[in-house]
Amino acid sequence: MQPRSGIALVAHDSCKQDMVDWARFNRRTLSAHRLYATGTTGGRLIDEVGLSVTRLRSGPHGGDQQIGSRIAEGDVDLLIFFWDPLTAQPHEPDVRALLRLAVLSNIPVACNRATADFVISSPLLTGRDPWTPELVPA
Ligand SMILES: O=C(CO)COP(=O)(O)O
Repeated sequence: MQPRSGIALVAHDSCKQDMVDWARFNRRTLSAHRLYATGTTGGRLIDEVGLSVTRLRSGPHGGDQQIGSRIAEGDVDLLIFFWDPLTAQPHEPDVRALLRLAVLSNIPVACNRATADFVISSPLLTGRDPWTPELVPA
């Protein structure tokens, strides 16, 4: 993964506040990368977090497929997808296709905050050398 990796951010409606909170907490790291998002998720990340995001169509209107296409083109190196396990989605085939393509392409996929926390703190994304201890003020 390169310093300016492509990161796709997608959240279903019940998970959007979680995504906004998580992105706000990780704003500095995220802002060092190329960000892509589906329409409504992207709108909230722009308006509420102040991130610069390439905003694609809303998920049910082809946004998931557009993210999949970016993965296939090699533009997206990491997918953060907070999908809702309790609600049926009208565009379920698109959701499955996106997750399938991400796995097929062997990119990291985080489907909940715990996994997203692991991934975002990777030295591959933060650019920090894992072997150099942090400087702790005395
Ligand atoms: O539906 C989605 C993912 O499947 C997300 O789309 P929105 O960000 O437009 O709500």
